[in-house]
Amino acid sequence: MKNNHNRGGAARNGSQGGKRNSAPGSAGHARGGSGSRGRGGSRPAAAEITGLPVAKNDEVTLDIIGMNHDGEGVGRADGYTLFVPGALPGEKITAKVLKTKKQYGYAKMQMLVESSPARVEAPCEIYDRCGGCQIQHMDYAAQLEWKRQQVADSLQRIGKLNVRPLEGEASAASAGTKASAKTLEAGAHAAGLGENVPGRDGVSDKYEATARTGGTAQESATAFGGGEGYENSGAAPDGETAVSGASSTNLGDAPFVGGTVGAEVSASEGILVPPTLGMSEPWRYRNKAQVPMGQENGRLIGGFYARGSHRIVDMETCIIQHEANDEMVETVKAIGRELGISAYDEETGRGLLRHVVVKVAFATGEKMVVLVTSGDRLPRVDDWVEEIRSRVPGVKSICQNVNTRQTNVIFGDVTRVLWGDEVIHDYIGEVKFAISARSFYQVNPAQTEVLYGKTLEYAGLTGSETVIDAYCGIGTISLFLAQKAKRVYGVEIVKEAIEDARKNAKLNGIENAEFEVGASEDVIPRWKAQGITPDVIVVDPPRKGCDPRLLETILEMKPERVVYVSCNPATLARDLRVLEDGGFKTVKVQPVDMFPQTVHVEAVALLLRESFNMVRNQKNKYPLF
Ligand SMILES: C[S@@+](CC[C@H](N)C(=O)[O-])C[C@H]1O[C@@H](n2cnc3c(N)ncnc32)[C@H](O)[C@@H]1O
Repeated sequence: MKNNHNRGGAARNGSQGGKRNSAPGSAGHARGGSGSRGRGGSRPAAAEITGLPVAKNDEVTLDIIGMNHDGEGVGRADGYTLFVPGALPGEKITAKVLKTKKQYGYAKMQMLVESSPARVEAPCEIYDRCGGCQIQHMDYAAQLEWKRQQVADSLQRIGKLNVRPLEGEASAASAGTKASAKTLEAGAHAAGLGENVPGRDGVSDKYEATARTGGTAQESATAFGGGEGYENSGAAPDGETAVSGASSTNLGDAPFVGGTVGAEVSASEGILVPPTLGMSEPWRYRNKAQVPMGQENGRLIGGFYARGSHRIVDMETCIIQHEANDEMVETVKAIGRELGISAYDEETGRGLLRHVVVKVAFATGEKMVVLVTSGDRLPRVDDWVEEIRSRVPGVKSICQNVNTRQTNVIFGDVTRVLWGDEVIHDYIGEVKFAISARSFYQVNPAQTEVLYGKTLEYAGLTGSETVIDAYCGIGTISLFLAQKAKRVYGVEIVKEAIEDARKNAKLNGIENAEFEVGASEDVIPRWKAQGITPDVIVVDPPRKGCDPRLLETILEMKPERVVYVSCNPATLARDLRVLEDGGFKTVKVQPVDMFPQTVHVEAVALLLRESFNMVRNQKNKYPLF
């Protein structure tokens, strides 16, 4: 899945064999100007056969002209694209070629010759080894700009859509990353669109529910940080208050938070892609940690998988996690040592404690500890409960999940409550959610509110609308929208998610939302046949985007609006093209930063049906086109 080259290593801080802000021309052993190859290396025959301008072990000097969606710098050596982890756009570096493919290769940064103003020292001590974050070495403002550019570039390059430049921007394609769309197209790096690109296969890697086996950025992310999704579902769901629940029924007045352009949108001038909505404090934002346990010299440890291996490295803190999660993990590890629990060894299949999963509800402060064990019996269970209760203030739920399978998947099928409640409660906006050990819940609650606020705003609800929420997960968006709609229909493929959605609707006394299990592309055509006519369709698909049958059904159903929430700009652009060809106009695409310090890009798009808007335009009510 994820690209093993996506590892900045020390080079991400520009410290690998080099120094920050080295004077231009101080490039040690690298020779030549931009993109030139060092003469020292003897060239393997393979390179000569394929006629590549560089070969493995060559040393090159590169101007970094962009950053790909794995966060790797993009350089050109005699027209050949090299991806360099840790290098930032605008930098000049020397690098050693590690691997060559027909259209592109990978190189390791040797020395930073000219540094980008966006370069910062990554604050995390284990950033080089962990890989859960990929762009900590980039200033946050630059991260946000880069994410916006990813969206704008995809819309233009893949969707062949016209993006209007922001004020002061020559053209959307030339801003931000500096690399032209053409450059970023090099190699197979058109994300998620059928090309076999490492880590970008169109499947929701962000939402995988596996413990992974170590060695990639995503693996570490799933160990301590990631793993969002319906645990073990396979088809797992995904997962500042600039706008919160703002609803605009008149798009002419729609607020554009942080945007530099006026409120009126003209499709003829292109799609508006406002600046990414980021966090004022882009750290400590995660509400869930899933930590693999191991043993080092007989001592219980827990942290992340070392790069390229299954070896667990002990970790005390993860600075994108809420402090409470760090504390809970440390406490549970200490208790485990005191009580003499053994860590599960995935090679031998021996040992008991596999993972410690902790969750904290930001709005209520409620906490949950889940001990994932390889066997049913937890020795000294009463001591476990007593110690956790006395040492984790605010703990509401202590659970054991039993996973007897030799698998990378974190959770097994059996979960039992050892003490307290089965769930903890949290709020997104006004909506209350019950979160169980295995249920999916968005991991960045502050930004979830921003994302859903935009979704609600774009849905433009007045209270009389029928809404379909496709790919609804546990119904978070559905319940958010139900507050302002006449009726909401949610559909989701994971059965447990729909059970949670129904429970959460009850919990909030929401009676105008109903949910069905199944594939959106199967269920929604059925709803159409039953006579359900939505005014608004919201889709929030996994990375691979919407099924073509669903897009076809949307075109046939002719809703006034489509709101498309996307975690993959490439598939978003592809699907918007289909909807545009079928009579919708994309008005705005708002990037929202759900995962600061990582390369994940989330965006929400508003599309309006052309004929609908022409009518409104005649009445001069909605000055959109
Ligand atoms: C990006 S998540 C969105 C979840 C939800 N909207 C939220 O914000 O929490 C995508 C969801 O689509 C579900 N899914 C995947 N394929 C599906 C399909 N063909 N039909 C319906 N749901 C699907 C996944 O299980 C997952 O819950």
